[in-house]
Amino acid sequence: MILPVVAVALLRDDGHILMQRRPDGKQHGGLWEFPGGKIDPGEGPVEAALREMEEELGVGLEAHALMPVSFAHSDEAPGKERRRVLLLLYVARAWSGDPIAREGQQFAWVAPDALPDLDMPPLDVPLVRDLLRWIGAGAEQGK
Ligand SMILES: Nc1nc2c([nH]c(=O)n2[C@@H]2O[C@H](COP(=O)(O)OP(=O)(O)OP(=O)(O)O)[C@@H](O)[C@H]2O)c(=O)[nH]1
Repeated sequence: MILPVVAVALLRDDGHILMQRRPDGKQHGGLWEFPGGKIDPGEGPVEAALREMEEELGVGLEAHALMPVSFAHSDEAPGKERRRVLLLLYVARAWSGDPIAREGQQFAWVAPDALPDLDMPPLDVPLVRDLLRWIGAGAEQGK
C-alpha cells in the first residue's frame, strides 16, 4: 500500500522555515519534519495541505499560494509489508494568522543553513536539499 502524505514548508520573509518536532512515541517520534500529514481518501494533495495547516498550526492558506517543490518516496523493495510513503512537498510564502501549536507539538523557525543539521526522517533529507536549491534559485532571480 502506498500512503500519500503532503507537507508544507512555510517560508517566512526572513528566509526561515517552520519545522515541527514529531511527538515522542509515534513513528519518527522526536524527529523534525515539515507540517502536514496523510492525504485522506478522496482528498487532493492541495486540499489536504490546506486542511493540515489549519489543523496543526491554525494558519490559513490559499490554494494558489502552494508551490510544488519536490517529492520523495520510501524504497519499493518487493515483498515488504511495511507501508510505503509518497511524500509531496510544497512551499508557501503567504498565509494568514500566526502559527500556533494546535496539537501541542514543538515548532521552530529554522534558518536555511541550519536545516540540514536537524534530525529528520530519511525522506526529508532529499526534500530539504531540493528546498534549499529552490530557495537559492529564487534568490538568484531576485525573488
Ligand atoms: N507531516 C510529515 N510527515 C512526514 C514527513 N516526513 C515523513 O517521513 N513523514 C511521515 O509521513 C507520515 C505522515 O503521516 P501523519 O503525520 O498524518 O501521521 P500521524 O501518525 O501523525 O497521523 P495519525 O496520528 O492520524 O495516524 C508519517 O509516517 C511521518 O513519519 C514530513 O516532513 N512531514
